Amino acid sequence: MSTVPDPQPVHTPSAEPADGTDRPGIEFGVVRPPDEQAHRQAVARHDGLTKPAGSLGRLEELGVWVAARQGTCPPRPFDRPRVVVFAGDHGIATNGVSAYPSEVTAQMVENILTGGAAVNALAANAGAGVRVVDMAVDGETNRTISAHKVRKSSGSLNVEDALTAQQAHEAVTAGRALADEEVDSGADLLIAGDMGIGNTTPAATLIAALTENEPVAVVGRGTGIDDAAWMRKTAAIRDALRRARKVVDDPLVLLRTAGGADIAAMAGFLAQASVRRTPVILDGVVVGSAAMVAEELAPGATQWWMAGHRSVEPGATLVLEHLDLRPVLDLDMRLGEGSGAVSALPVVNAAIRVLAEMASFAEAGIAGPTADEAAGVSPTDAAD
Ligand SMILES: Cc1cc2ncn([C@H]3O[C@H](COP(=O)(O)O)[C@@H](O)[C@H]3O)c2cc1C
Ligand SMILES: O=C(O)c1cccnc1
Repeated sequence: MSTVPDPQPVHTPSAEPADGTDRPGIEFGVVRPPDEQAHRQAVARHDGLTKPAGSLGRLEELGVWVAARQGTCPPRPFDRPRVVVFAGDHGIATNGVSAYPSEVTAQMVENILTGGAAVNALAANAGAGVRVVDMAVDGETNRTISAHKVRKSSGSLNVEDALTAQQAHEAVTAGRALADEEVDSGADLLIAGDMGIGNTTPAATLIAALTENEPVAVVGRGTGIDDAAWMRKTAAIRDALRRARKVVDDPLVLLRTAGGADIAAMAGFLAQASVRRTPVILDGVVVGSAAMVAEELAPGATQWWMAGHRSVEPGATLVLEHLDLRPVLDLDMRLGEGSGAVSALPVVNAAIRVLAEMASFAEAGIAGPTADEAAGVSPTDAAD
């Protein structure tokens, strides 16, 4: 799938920059739909396998979903699934909206690099590789992960824009380049993860803006904040939302106003994965907020995404409804890092194996459904 040439870019969300500069908008290629023929073949193949029709429930749907995205039936096991964790600090964290201090971001980046984070354990379980990129960590990080760094900490979005226009452009472009790099290196499944103290506040603001909800409908407990922090967080979302609502029609300006370099890069990454016809498993509320903006940047991008899980964050459910996605898992998780998405990967792998490895009724010499069943006649109808 990585060899398919990209079509010419046609979508220009910010043809007229709202900041009065002559900076160009960001252009993404056309998102083409998954393969209809592979989809039909996978549905038909399921019907011939040695099980009552439909008896593997959503596992059947997941196998069909993969076949249509790979453009082949039966689907292949993923060769190189990759998690890219986008790290960045947020100025709003100094307003007491998180249960943890900003220093934890850089410390957790180090933990991911040395393999000690939840995402490392879960990715190892799923056979996925993990990469972390520093988009806006408040401090210095290893040069190998800071090549795309846009700034140290994004602005405090309750009182100022999270990014300048130039930085928003750079961050989205970096995310797009990272998706290209991964796909060109053979990645056949992509997962975005987040690491950044305070990042559930911009995520909630973006979701409220794009779903036209009030702060109380999107605010969550994040890392586990108490009631006083919840009130500060809700007020911060309210203040940021006043400005965000005015720019909701321009995804790039929205990211600059109320996102951050990490979330902007994730949006570019998710949009480009779809342009490159590479399936994605979405994570929780932070990745979900970026996904909503990515759908605005590259309309139709959602066709290439499945929802790995339902995060307990209220905003995550609003994202699922808005994008019309049904999560694979519902495990009361609320971590981020891509943890919910990569937890779903073994289930998706199981769905691939079912469709690829099960015998058909003919191969196993097992009697298929009765003629009435095969014709779709229910037992009640048949008795009449
Ligand atoms: C040790 C630790 C590991 C994490 N891994 C992901 N997050 C997650 O929690 C943070 C967002 O929640 P809030 O908006 O309340 O700060 C982000 O760092 C996110 O990646 C973590 C948070 C902590 C403390
Ligand atoms: O759902 C998420 O992505 C999430 C939830 C809590 C903290 N950080 C991320």
